[in-house]
Amino acid sequence: MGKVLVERDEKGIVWLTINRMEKRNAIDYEVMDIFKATIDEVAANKDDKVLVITGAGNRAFCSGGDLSVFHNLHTKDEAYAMLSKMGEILYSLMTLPKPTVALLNGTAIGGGCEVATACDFRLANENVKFGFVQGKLGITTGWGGASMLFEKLPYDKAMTLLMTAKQYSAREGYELGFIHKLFDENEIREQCEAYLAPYLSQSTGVLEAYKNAAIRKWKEVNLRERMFLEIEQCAVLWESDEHHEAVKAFLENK
Ligand SMILES: CC[C@@H](C(=O)O)C(=O)SCCNC(=O)CCNC(=O)[C@H](O)C(C)(C)COP(=O)(O)OP(=O)(O)OC[C@H]1O[C@@H](n2cnc3c(N)ncnc32)[C@H](O)[C@@H]1OP(=O)(O)O
Repeated sequence: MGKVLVERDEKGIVWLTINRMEKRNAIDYEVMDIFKATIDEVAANKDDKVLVITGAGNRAFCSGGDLSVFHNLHTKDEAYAMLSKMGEILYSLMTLPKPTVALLNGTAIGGGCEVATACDFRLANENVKFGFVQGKLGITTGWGGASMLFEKLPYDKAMTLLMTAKQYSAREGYELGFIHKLFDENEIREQCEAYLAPYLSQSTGVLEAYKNAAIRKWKEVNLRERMFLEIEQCAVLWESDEHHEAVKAFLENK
């Protein structure tokens, strides 16, 4: 089995499942490459109507960047190369002209929350937690997540999620407007399909036209440029001792 599973169903849903349960579905370079290829395919394929991103198992949606790989990146420039690679992919995900869903089967942490933010809808198992915990690692959102979040949530709510670096319950996420629907933990894939049924009843042309209306606004407010400035700031913090010591502590505590 690969690190990412991509399946298409007859209704037009493309399911992208990060399949690295042993690392809580962390994202490494290979996962990034499959994200990119899948987003490009969904954009081009007329039969694909909705992209759903989820994680294997029920422990984690995605634990962010693979710290066991990325702790080898020391300098600002080394960090920027990795961060901007995923930033470009998340910009393509945010501006994919079709509806996108983050199906939070389990915990979403760090970059996992940035992936979720890039999607149009965040649907969650009611028992999961999520958190933009980057501050606890001495860094900020390194994949452009804050700039995307400011487009999706009111300013004060986005600031709370980012600046507290805390983990929140799915219910709190629902009340903040980050999560759009809570599912009971059994058969969340089926519950997701039922949620998507009214969207899938529309033609691809209609879905694309509405999404393009949102994309035009994001281009107008220079979302891409803002994401890359944010990524540069994270790369500066990445170089700090605070960040390297926090990652070392996480990896050694295991
Ligand atoms: C790099 C980009 C940056 C960004 O732009 O945002 C980031 O994403 S920084 C990364 C932020 N992520 C984290 O800090 C997550 C760290 N992980 C956790 O806090 C927890 O693992 C969890 C996600 C809350 C799950 O907890 P739990 O279910 O109790 O599992 P364990 O902690 O025991 O982990 C099991 C296993 O998985 C490994 N693991 C978990 N997360 C990562 C990760 N992000 N990268 C690499 N490996 C990860 C963990 O080390 C354990 O391994 P073993 O000890 O070998 O079993």
